Amino acid sequence: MPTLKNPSTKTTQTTKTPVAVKSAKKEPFLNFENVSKAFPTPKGPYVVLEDVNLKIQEGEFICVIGHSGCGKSTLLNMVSGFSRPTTGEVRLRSQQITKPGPDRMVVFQNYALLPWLTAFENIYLAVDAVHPDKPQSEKEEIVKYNLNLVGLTEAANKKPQQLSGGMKQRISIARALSIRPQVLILDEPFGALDAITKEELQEELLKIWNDMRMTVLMITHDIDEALFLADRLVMMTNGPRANIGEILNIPFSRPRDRTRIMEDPEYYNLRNYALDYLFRRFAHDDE
Ligand SMILES: Nc1ncnc2c1ncn2[C@@H]1O[C@H](COP(=O)(O)OP(=O)(O)OP(=O)(O)O)[C@@H](O)[C@H]1O
Repeated sequence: MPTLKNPSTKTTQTTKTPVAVKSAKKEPFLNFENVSKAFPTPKGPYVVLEDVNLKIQEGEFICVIGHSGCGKSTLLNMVSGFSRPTTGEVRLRSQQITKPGPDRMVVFQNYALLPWLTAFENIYLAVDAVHPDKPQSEKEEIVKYNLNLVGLTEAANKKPQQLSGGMKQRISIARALSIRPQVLILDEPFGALDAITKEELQEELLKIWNDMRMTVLMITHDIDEALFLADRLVMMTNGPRANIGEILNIPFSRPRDRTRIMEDPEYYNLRNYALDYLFRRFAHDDE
């Protein structure tokens, strides 16, 4: 293991960044406050997350990394509203999140497209659900706009089984974006894709985020992906009773160029730091 130098950009959960100090009185855009989550089991409550605190500013791109089963999806499910904390609160714009809503859209690794509908219809369904009163022509325009955004205008009339994994994930992203969410939640969206498609989608996601600047929360197992995409990398401890171990600030300027950041010595400094965190300090028995 190489000698570790603490990156100057590294912050711990308890260390306030200058931004946090400046806006200390203002409620952050998205705020996890003392969040714990326990699931009932026959042997008693299984505490997955314990006392998680995290403040996210509007427009931030956050990646979450941690070993399998540590509670990353559980954490993000409390933002999407699929699940609620056992104790503590998750607040968006000062409002406690209690249920799903169109201000938060999720993209899953397995695409979650309806197989009997075309790409166009899959997106239309979501637009229609959120904007039932808009005229049909307007809803169709929204679908077309978002299909074009992910470069899949030509695939509008294809069903999911006629599409590659990368295309399916593009449709899934277009569907989420068509609702114009304030928070885009991505649960390991590129995990099932080959390396080249994955890099293409990362670039596209970054371009879309750069234009729209919605807040992004993304689970990944890929440190390079996180270093390319994120403003901050949230590194979880192992479960049960998982928490946020450390948060790395990713300092590379935007728009990001993959080749350029990979030539930056800081890239390897951060990469080694994150690898050391995961595979030495918080090594997992199963991996
Ligand atoms: N509804 C549930 N009931 C009981 N246990 C659950 C439930 N949902 C999740 N768990 C448990 O909580 C723990 C965390 O699960 P979670 O899916 O959040 O982990 P993860 O970090 O996202 O994992 P992975 O990286 O493998 O997707 C796991 O041990 C899982 O078995």
